[in-house]
Amino acid sequence: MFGEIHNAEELWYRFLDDFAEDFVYKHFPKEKAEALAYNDLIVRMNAMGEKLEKWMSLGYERIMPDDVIDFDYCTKEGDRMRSTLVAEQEEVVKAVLDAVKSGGGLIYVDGPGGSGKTYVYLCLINILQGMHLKVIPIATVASFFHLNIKDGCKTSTIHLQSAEAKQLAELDVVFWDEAPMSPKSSLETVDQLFRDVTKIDKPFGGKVIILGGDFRQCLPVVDRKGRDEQISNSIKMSHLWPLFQVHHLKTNMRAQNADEEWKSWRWSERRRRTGVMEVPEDLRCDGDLAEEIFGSLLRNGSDVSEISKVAILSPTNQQALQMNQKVMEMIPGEMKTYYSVDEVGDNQNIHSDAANFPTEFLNKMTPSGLPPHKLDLKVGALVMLLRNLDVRNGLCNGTRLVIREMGERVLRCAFISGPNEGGDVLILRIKLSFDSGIPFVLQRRQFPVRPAFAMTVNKAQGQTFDRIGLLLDASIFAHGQLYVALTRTRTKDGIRIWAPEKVMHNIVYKNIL
Ligand SMILES: Nc1ncnc2c1ncn2[C@@H]1O[C@H](COP(=O)(O)OP(=O)(O)OP(=O)(O)O)[C@@H](O)[C@H]1O
Repeated sequence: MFGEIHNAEELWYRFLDDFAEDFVYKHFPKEKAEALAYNDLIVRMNAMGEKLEKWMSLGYERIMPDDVIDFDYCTKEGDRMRSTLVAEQEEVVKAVLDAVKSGGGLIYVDGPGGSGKTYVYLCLINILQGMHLKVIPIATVASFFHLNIKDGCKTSTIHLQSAEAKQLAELDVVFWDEAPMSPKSSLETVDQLFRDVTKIDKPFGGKVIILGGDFRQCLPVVDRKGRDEQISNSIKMSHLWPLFQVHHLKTNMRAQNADEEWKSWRWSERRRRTGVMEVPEDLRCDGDLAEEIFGSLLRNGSDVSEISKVAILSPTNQQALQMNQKVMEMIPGEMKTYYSVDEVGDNQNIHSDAANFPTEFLNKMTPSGLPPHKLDLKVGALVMLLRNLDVRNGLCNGTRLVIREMGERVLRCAFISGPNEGGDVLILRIKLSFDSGIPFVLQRRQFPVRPAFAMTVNKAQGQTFDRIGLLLDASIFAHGQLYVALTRTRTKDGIRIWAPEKVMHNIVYKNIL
């Protein structure tokens, strides 16, 4: 990745045993292990915006490692979990099993954070896998279905003759969580894709599709677009929406032990209206929010697992960037600065003046989704990945890591949570592109990370923290943001709000709920 390769094939054969080692270790026969390693390399290079075929094209079989499934375990675990479900969760399980029996069905599981959606999916995945069905929980929809982000997810780049198309055709059940955050075009493209790969002209090619999520939370981001565009872009406005059978989970399973007063404050009807409300006195922070949230943790040299349980949230990206810089300066140790190389990308539609934009202008651009030109890092800092680098191995857009070592050309980081917790991973500089709302393509070569002490409310959706600081010096500007922010912790004690006006704005688009 660092420069030109003169003889890729020679390199491949010289290190073939090392490339294939992981797969041999997982008991794949040598020949299969080599094919798997080759395909793995294709996936990794794709994630970094490079094509292996540019350097070599060897005739390996196009296969991916299928996880080995213990069907008996799945059946037992599915039965065990099912016996613990509350009635409304059991309704979902029954509906899905009915859909499987009748050869297809579309189900939407509506539930606020903590209502047990993930628990039901897990129970169902076990039951369905125990029945030898092919089930897939999708982590990132755009990446899984190869949706074209540039055209607003209106097309997929999966070729109908490809191995991916064959895998899709063989699936039985798809779980798609946080669906309200996807634009309706992605739902419609996936519907067409399934019809094409199965050659069955039924919704989603007759698959069982389970969407889940909470329309009280943030909607898909539509750059520089207002309320009407956001609403019309929602999956609820798709022609497919009426085909979904909707199930509601209403019991808050997460806050079982939280104080009743807080539960009712968070979940009350009042929060479902647009308006201004006073920040409760006991939640107010009148001093320095960064100090209050991170001060003692950083000074006491707390473990990264403790630091990762707190965060500062803000409505805008600019505020999050400033707050991150502030917290980074509070960490003891030497700061290292990495500067990106920015240029206007190759694009035939390029605006004629764009090619003349001075580099300093490009360097100053800080769009969300791109790392900054000047990236300040320290050992021990938390960072968030900004691209899907290796989804199978947990390196997804939004994954949080801690910096262990900073080299000139590589960062050694470690996972801070999940199945790979503590495991090392090397992050290289890659070329990232951005062209939304500007008349040219900005190409930035930089490590695809940004500090993760502070993040936008939209980015925090789906995560739970012990403690958050909410920065409200610019008001909330979109549907669901206040709701998402106030539901990231289990208890009221975990929330501090910095709002100079001592009020918070709530925005709710009624026709989405
Ligand atoms: N029937 C159940 N029995 C025991 N524990 C449960 C049950 N349902 C949910 N839980 C627990 O409640 C907590 C919240 O559930 P879960 O994570 O599934 O909610 P969720 O709706 O997916 O939330 P989010 O959208 O915030 O991720 C979890 O700790 C989960 O293990």
